[in-house]
Amino acid sequence: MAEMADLYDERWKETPGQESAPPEGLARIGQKPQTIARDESSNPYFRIISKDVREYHFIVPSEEVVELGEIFSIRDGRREAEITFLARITDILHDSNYDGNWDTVIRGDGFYDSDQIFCRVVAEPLGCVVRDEGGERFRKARTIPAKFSPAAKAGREELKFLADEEADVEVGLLRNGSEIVEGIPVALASFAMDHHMGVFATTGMGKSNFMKVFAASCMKKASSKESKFGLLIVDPHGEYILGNEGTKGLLHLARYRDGIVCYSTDPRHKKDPAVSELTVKKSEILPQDIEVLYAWTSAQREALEAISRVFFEEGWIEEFLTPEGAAKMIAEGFHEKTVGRIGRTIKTILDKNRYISDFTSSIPGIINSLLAGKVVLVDIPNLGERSELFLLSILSRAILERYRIESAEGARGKSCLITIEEAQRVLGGGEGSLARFESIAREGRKFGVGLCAITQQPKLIDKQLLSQFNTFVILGLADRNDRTRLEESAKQDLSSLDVEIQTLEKGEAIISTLKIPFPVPASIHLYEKYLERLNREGPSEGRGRMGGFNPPPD
Ligand SMILES: Nc1ncnc2c1ncn2[C@@H]1O[C@H](COP(=O)(O)OP(=O)(O)OP(=O)(O)O)[C@@H](O)[C@H]1O
Repeated sequence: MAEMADLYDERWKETPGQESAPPEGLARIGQKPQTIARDESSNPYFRIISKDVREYHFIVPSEEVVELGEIFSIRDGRREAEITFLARITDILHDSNYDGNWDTVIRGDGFYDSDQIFCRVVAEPLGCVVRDEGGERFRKARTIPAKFSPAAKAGREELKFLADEEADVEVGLLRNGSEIVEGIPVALASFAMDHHMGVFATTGMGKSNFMKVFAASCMKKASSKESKFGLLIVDPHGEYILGNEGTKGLLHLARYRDGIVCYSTDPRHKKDPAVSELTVKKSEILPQDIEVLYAWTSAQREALEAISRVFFEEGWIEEFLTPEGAAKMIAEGFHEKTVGRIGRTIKTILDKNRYISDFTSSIPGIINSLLAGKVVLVDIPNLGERSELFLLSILSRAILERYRIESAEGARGKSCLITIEEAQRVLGGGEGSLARFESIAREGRKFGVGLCAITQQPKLIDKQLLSQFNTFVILGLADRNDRTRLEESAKQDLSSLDVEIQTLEKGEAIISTLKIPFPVPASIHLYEKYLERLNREGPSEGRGRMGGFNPPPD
C-alpha cells in the first residue's frame, strides 16, 4: 500500500468501545459513507482541517455532492460569544490519504480503502456572525476557526441576518448553491439607487425578467407611498408594458397599478386608461439632443454647437429650417452643405418621431411622477435605437435640470433612477459615448439622479464610470473579459467568483451592493410567478375606466 500522506496525523482517533466500519473497497454511489456510522466527534468529514485566514479546507466523503458557491457555516465553540464563521466554496478537489499513483495501481480485487479517499473542499471566508448580549451582528473575520470546527451547509438560521430591513426592494430569494433558502428574500436598498446600479448578463440570462421584477417591487412601494425613488424605463421593444411572447408585463400587476405611469406611442394601448399618449414639445429639443444621434463630421459638430448662439432657444428648429435660418448659419461661416445636412436630419427626426408636438409635452408629467416616487414607463415600440437615444437624451437632460434646481432649493422630491438598456452604447468612454450619461454617472448622485445601466457587454463600459456603480446585479456572463471588467470595478471582491458567475443558470444572480456584507447569491423571482403572488396580496384595483388616450399631463 502506498504511504499515508501527512494528513493522516490530523485524522480522528477511534473512541474506545467504538468500532470503525471495515474497509470495503470502493464505495458505491448511493451508499452512505462508512464513517458516518462513527461517533460524531471522531468523524473527519465536514471539519475544518486547514489552512489560514484566507482559505479554509475541509474534507467530505467522495460520494457527497457539494457545489461551487455553496455557503457553509462553521461553529467555533472556543469563545463565550457564539461565533459562526461563514465561508463560500471556491474549489473542490479529489484527495486521499495516499501518496503517489495509488489510484492507478492494480491491487488484486480489493482496489483501495474507500475511507482513505475523499474530496477536499476549499472555501473562502466571508466573515462571521457574532451573537452576544448585544444581539446578532456580522463582521469580517480576523482569525481562523478552531481546528476541527464542524462545517455545515448554511441554512435559514445562519443566513437570516442577510435579510436587512434597509434593503427594501425585493428581487428574489437567497440561494445557497443551487438551492433556494426559503423565507430569506434578497432585496436592494432604495437609498443606494442614486449610487447607480448595473445589471449584467449574457443574452437570454434574465435581464428583462429582472427589470420587471425590480419595477414591480418599485410599483408596490409607490402604491403604498413608501417608495424612496422614481424609476424611469424607456422601452424600445414594447416588452415591459404588457409583455410579449407569452410573458406578462407591468400593467398586469393590477394590484399596484397606481404605482406606475405609462406613456406610449403604440396605438394598441389607446384604450387603456393607465396609458397616456407620449408627446414631446418641439421647443424642448436642443441641438445637443440631435448631436447624440449621428456620427457628425467636425464641421457639422461645430455648426450644431453654434446653433444655440445663432438662434433663440424657443423655436430654433422652425427657424433653422427656413431659408432665412439657413442663411443665418451660412453668414456665421458654415458651409451650405453642412447646414443642408443638419436641416435634412432634423426633418427626418421630426418625421420619424411622430410624438414630437407643437403644443403638448409629457415631460413635466414624467418628472413629477418620478419626483413622487413612481415607476414611469415610456413605451416606444418600433421607433428604433436612434429614437430611443434621442428620447433618453431629452428626458435625462430635463430630469437632471429639474433635480438640480429642486436640490438647490432644498425642496427635491424622491431620488430617481434612469434605466439605460444596452448601456455600452452611451457609457463606453470613447467615441459614441454620451457625455450626459457620463456626467450623471459621475455627479448625478449630488442631485439624487442615478443610472441603472443594463448591458450584455460590461467590458465595453468605461472602467472609471463602472467604478462609480455601487450595485452590481450579475446574471450569467460567458465572456471572460466581461467578468474581468466587473472584478476590476466592483466595490466588493468578486475575483473568487469567476467560475461561479460563468456557471450561473438563467435567473440566478450574484448581487454586490451596499448594506449586504458580501456578494450574495440570489435566485431572481420569475416575473410571472412574482406577479401572481403580488396580485394575490390584496383585492385587485381593477383596470379603471375604459376610454381613449388620456390628455397628456403637463
Ligand atoms: N428568474 C428567472 N427564473 C426562471 N426563468 C427565468 C428567470 N429569468 C429569466 N428566465 C427565463 O429566461 C428567459 C429569458 O429571459 P429574459 O428575456 O429576461 O432574458 P434577457 O437577458 O433579457 O434576454 P435578451 O438579452 O434576449 O433580451 C425567460 O423567458 C425565462 O424563461
